[in-house]
Amino acid sequence: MSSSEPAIEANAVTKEYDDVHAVDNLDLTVERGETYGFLGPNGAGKSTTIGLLLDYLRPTSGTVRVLGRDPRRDIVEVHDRVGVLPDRFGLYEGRSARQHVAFVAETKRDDDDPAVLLERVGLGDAVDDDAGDFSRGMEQRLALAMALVGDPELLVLDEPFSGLDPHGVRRVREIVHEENQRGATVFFSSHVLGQVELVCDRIGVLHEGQLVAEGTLDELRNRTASPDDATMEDVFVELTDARIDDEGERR
Ligand SMILES: Nc1ncnc2c1ncn2[C@@H]1O[C@H](COP(=O)(O)OP(=O)(O)OP(=O)(O)O)[C@@H](O)[C@H]1O
Repeated sequence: MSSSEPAIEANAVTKEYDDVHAVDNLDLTVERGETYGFLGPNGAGKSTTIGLLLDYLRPTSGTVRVLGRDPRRDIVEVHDRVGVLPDRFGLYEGRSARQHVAFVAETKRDDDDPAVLLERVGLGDAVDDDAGDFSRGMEQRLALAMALVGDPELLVLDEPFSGLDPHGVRRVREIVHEENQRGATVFFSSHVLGQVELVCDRIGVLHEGQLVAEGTLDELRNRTASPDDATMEDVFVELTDARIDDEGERR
C-alpha cells in the first residue's frame, strides 16, 4: 500500500440519470493531509460524487480511487479506513447513542470508547439516551461521532454543519481541524461558506456536475478578479452566477 497516492482521485467520472448528468467528466484529486471543501449550488452533484467515492453509486464511466484503492473492488478495506458522514442517514429507534457508535466500532473492529467520541461531539449528556428521540442537530452530532470511529485516514463529510446550532458549528470546525492535525485527510461538502473559508486548505466548486474552479481562497479570488477582502460567499456567487449569465438563463 502506498501512502503517497492521493486520498481521493476521480478520473473522467460521469454519472448519468436518464438525461441528467449529475456528475459530468469530473477530474478531482485530493492529496493526503488536505482539508478540502467541496462546494456547489443545490443539485450541482456533490452528494452524487461522494456516493461514487464510497461505491454507494456506480459511475456511468470513469474511474475512482480512494486511499489508493478501487472502491468497487476493495470496498471493505475502503470503508474500514474511511469515516463517512452521509447526506442522509437513519438512526435506530430504541437504540442509544452509545449503541450506535459501538455498532460502528464493532464493524470496524475498533476499541474506541463510544462515550469519549460522544463527549467530543457535544453529546456527553446524552450517551445513553434513545437516539430515536434526538433533535435534528443531535442526530447530526451522533452521525459525526460514528464517522470518527477508528481514527480514519480519510473523513468524507457530506454537509457536516447541517442542522447545527452555532456551538455545534464551531465544534465541527474544531473537530475538522483536530482530525487534520492528527494527519487525516478531510473532504467535505458544505453550503456554510464562512466555515469553509476558515477551515479549508483547498476548495473545489462544482457546478452542473463539473469542477468549475479549484484552489485556495486567494487563488479563487484571483480567478474571479474579486477584491482581496472578498468573502467565500462573494467568490462562490461570482463563480456560479457567471456561468448562469453566460448561458443567459438560470437552469
Ligand atoms: N437517484 C437519482 N435519480 C435521478 N436524478 C438524480 C438522482 N440523484 C441525484 N439526481 C440528480 O443529480 C443532480 C445532482 O444531485 P446531488 O444530490 O448530487 O446534488 P448536490 O450538489 O448534493 O445538491 P444539494 O446541495 O442540494 O445537496 C441533481 O440534478 C439531482 O436531481
